[in-house]
Amino acid sequence: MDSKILHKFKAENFTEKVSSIIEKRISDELKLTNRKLNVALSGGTTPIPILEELKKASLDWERINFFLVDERCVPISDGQSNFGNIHKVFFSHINASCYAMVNEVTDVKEAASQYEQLIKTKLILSDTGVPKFDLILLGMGGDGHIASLFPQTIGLLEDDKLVFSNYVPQLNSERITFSYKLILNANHIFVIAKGEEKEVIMQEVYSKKVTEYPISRIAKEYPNLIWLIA
Ligand SMILES: O=C1O[C@H](COP(=O)(O)O)[C@@H](O)[C@H](O)[C@H]1O
Repeated sequence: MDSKILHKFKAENFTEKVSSIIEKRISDELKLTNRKLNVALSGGTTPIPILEELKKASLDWERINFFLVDERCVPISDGQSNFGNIHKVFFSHINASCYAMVNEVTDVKEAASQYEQLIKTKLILSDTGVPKFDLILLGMGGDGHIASLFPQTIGLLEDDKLVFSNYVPQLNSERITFSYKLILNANHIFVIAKGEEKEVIMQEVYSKKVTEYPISRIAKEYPNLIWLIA
């Protein structure tokens, strides 16, 4: 338990290296099955250049469903929309299926519940009844948050729902997010983090100096979590 696999890169080749690791993983997974793969992406700034690089890969994109692990409650056209930002640099350039968390639905709880239903219809369920993503690419904030599971938010305690709305007082806003239950059931999880501040968080998590970061629970309950850092 609490073991990790660490790939540390120089900042200048982080984008290419991480993109090629993701490409290889997706390519290997596609060879192992005839069904469509289900991949969930984080938002924020870190994945953007990586996805811009990944779009050049010659993968069988038609066999991939892409989901988002979290979303801000704004229209897709808003500069804050995780889906909108990824769509511009990645989804609009490839032939994959991609699913937004927030579209015409304005009720945040309803949008979360519809996304949970969508995931249940698209993914294979484990024996526990929880859908299994083939790959989740997790970002991490400078406060150790993952998806929209922020420190000291009520969502950290959500043990039932798979996708839900989480009020984040420090941002004074509602976010839609995957739960721990859904994230932890994934077949593969990569944490992608750039910057000294995030590397320090990773070290604190594994040295148990600080156990209260939202990422800590993933590190604790997901053995051999793969970290791609610079
Ligand atoms: O708000 C968010 O932040 C985290 C980290 O973003 P980054 O800009 O530091 O890469 C991200 O993983 C999450 O999906 C996003 O909504």
